[in-house]
Amino acid sequence: MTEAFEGAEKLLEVWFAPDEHDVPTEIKGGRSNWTGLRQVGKEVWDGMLDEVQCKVLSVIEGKDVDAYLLSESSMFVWPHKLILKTCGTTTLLLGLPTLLRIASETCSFKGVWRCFYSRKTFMFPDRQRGPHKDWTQEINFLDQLFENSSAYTVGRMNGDHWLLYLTPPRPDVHPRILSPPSDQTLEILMSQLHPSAHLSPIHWESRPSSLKGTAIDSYLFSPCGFSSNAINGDEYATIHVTPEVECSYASFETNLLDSPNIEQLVESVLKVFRPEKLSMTLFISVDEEEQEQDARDKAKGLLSLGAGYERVDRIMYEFQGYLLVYAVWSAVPGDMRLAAIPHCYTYRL
Ligand SMILES: C[S@+](CC[C@H](N)C(=O)[O-])C[C@H]1O[C@@H](n2cnc3c(N)ncnc32)[C@H](O)[C@@H]1O
Repeated sequence: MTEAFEGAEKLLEVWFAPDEHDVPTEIKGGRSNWTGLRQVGKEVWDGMLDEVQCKVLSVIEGKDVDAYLLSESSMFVWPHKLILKTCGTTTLLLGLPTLLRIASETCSFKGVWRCFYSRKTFMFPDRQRGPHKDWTQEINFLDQLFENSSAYTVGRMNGDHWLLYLTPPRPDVHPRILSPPSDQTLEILMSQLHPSAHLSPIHWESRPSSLKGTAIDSYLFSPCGFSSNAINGDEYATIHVTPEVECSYASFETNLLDSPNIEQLVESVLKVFRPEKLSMTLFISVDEEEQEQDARDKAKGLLSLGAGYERVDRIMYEFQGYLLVYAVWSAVPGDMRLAAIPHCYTYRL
C-alpha cells in the first residue's frame, strides 16, 4: 500500500426473509444444492463485487452460511440474508442495486424484508468515492432504494461517531411473524493499536460444547494486514487488522454472544490489540418483555471495562424489534496494563 489505509468498514446487512425456512423454493442459481441466496455462484457475486471494487480471495462453505474472505474485508451469505463488510475506498453501496436484482431474479425474493447499513467516521473521508464521500450522500443513495427508513448519527458530532441507516420490517415482503428471529451482533472497532499487535492475532477453536467443527479462513496481506473469518453452524466471527502505525485499526464482529460473556469477550479482544480508542455496537433483537430484560442484562456488559479504559459515551436506542447500545472508550493515560505486550487470543466459536 502506498498511502495510509482506511481500515474502518462500511457494513451492510440485508434480510430478504426473517428465517432460512422462509425463502422461495425455486432454484435458478448455479449452486442447485442450496436455497435462497446460497444458490448464487461465486462468478455472480464477483460481478457485484466488481462494482464495490473488491475481490474474493477465498470462500468457506459451512452447513448454514458461506463465508467469503475479500481483498477488503468479508461477506457472509445465508439463504435469507447477507452481510457485506468492506473497508478502504471500496464503493459498497454501488453494489447494492445489483444485489437486489440478483435476489429478485435468481432467488425469487419479493423484496427486502429489513436492511441495515452502518459505519464509523472515516479517518480519511476525502479519499472516499461515490456516495461514500459523506453521510448525506449515502442516505440519499439508500433512500432511492428503500421507503420509510431512518438514518441516525450516534455519538458526538464533534468527535468520533457512528452512522446507522435502517429500514422497518416490510409485511408485504413477509407477513407479520409471531416470533421474530433472535438476532444479536457485537462489533468492536479499535484504533491506535499497540505497535506489537499485528501478526495472526487470533487462534480460532471449536467450543467444547459444539458438535459442529469451526471452519476458518485467514489471510495475511503483504507487506502487512490480516483478515480472518470463522463460521460454525449459523454463527460467525470476523476480524480485520490494519497495523500501519499511522492509521492502525482493527475490527472484530460476531453474532455469538453466549460464551464467554460479553465483558470477557471484549476484554480478551482488547488484550490482543491494546487500542488507545475503541467503540462498540451491540444489536440485540427484542420481541417480548422477557427478551427485553435479557437484552438489557447483556447490554450491561458494556457498562465498564476493567483493563485500563475509561468510558467516554454510552448511548442506548430502542428500534422496532432491536435494542442498540453504542459505547466509546479511551485508554487511561499512563495505565501500565496497556503497556503490556499484547496476547494472542483463542476464540471459541
Ligand atoms: C484488508 S486488510 C483489513 C482491513 C480491515 N477493514 C481493517 O479492519 O483494518 C487491510 C490491511 O491489509 C493491507 N493490505 C496489503 N495489501 C492489500 C490489498 N491488496 N488490499 C487491501 N489491503 C491490503 C492494508 O495496508 C491494511 O493494513
